[in-house]
Amino acid sequence: GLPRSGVSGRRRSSSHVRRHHVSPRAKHRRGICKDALVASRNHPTTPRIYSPPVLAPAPCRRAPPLLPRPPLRLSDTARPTLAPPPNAVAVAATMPEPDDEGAGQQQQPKAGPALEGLVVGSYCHDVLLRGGRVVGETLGGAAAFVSNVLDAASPPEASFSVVSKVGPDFAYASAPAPARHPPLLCPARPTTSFHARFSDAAASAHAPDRQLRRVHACDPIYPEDLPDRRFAYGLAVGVAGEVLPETLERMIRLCRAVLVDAQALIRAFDAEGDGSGAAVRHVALEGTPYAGLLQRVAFLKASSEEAPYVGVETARRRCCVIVTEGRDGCRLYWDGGEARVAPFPAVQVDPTGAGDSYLAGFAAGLLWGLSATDAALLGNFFGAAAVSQVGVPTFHPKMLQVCALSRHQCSIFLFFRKAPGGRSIKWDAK
Ligand SMILES: Nc1ncnc2c1ncn2[C@@H]1O[C@H](COP(=O)(O)OP(=O)(O)O)[C@@H](O)[C@H]1O
Ligand SMILES: O=P([O-])([O-])O[C@@H]1[C@@H](O)[C@H](O)[C@@H](O)[C@H](O)[C@@H]1O
Repeated sequence: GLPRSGVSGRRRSSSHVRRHHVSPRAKHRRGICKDALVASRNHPTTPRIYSPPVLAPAPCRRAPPLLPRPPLRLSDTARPTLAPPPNAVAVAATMPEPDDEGAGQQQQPKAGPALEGLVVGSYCHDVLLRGGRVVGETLGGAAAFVSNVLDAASPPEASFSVVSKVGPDFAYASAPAPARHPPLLCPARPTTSFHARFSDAAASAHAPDRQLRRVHACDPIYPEDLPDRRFAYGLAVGVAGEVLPETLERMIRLCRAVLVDAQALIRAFDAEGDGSGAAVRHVALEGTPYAGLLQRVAFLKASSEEAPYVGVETARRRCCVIVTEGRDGCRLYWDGGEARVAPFPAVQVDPTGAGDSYLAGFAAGLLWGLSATDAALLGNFFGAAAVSQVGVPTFHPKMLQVCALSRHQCSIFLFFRKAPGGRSIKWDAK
């Protein structure tokens, strides 16, 4: 179970291997930070000044990509290993189960564009309260945060479709994410909405710093709401129980690799009669109908608050589990190993959407061909960006240049983190 370098299913060029070869054992000893620093030292051209401000710069001749493109082939038929070591995991590494609903009898969905993704989860209205007072009203829902990051950070050829539901009261139809990825309208239901109550006490890295209540719930997303074509990857990012077990199963059938946010699976809602909505609590994943689908999922992400309900030790035998740890970064657990990925420093003004943005950053990293641990670093980067702003964050162009560079030098992120004086990536923190 030692992490292997690179991306499965694709051979690197010999020059690439020569330049960056580090034995798996040495790599394990040194950890990914040192490893990437070594890689960045091997690139004397590692840029320190980021211009021009574009997301995907033309490939630089002197600094060839550190990592190959992801080997996404929709025509693959081989059955993959279920939980490969994260360093060897690519989006392509996991395939859905063979269709046991009578394969061959049913018409198979058509393939979509090679890198197309499917994001499933509803946009919602978020009301932020502190000390009983409303301090913010924003667009929310994991789909909004996820779309925002994927739009900014995934490779240009990696389009994605969002399946989201809202009611006629939806207030953010012209916000960037819903405008680009319009939701389905449910005429008879309100938009899902949450009240997030924050305490004035400073939260620890792991203690929940908000109490959520679901005030309204739109319709669930049914399997037949999903487009009938194949996707390279899927993100199951429900917030209010809208991703039904049968919908997740349909996603698994349609998508070559599915990444799931545990909050889509383990939330339960206890309605109270006073009209203040339903308190959000968690149930053990093992007792839900989703548990049986886990071994057909590529990555399951949970916050440290959710992790005990996921049962990391059981889940890691079925898929790669990512536990996000707030300002402490994240950990990846797979069958036979684990890795910690350090955070980026941030001035937290609103924790909402950190986990969602993390997951999208992670997915974007995989799409660029990064190893899972490097993709996790990109996840940390977007998680940190999310907490630095209220609501769905706007990315400063300078920040996106850093993302762009990851295409060629994923080590850039570590370079920043380890830079003398604790220099960090700067963006519009308020
Ligand atoms: N205060 C913070 N400083 C830096 N990074 C943070 C901070 N809070 C969250 N993050 C980043 O966002 C990720 C997700 O945050 P977390 O709070 O664990 O998830 P959730 O929003 O689901 O509770 C973390 O793994 C980390 O990378
Ligand atoms: O903060 P986070 O855990 O990543 O995700 C959040 C959800 O937990 C919450 O239900 C929703 O209202 C927010 O808009 C956001 O999607």
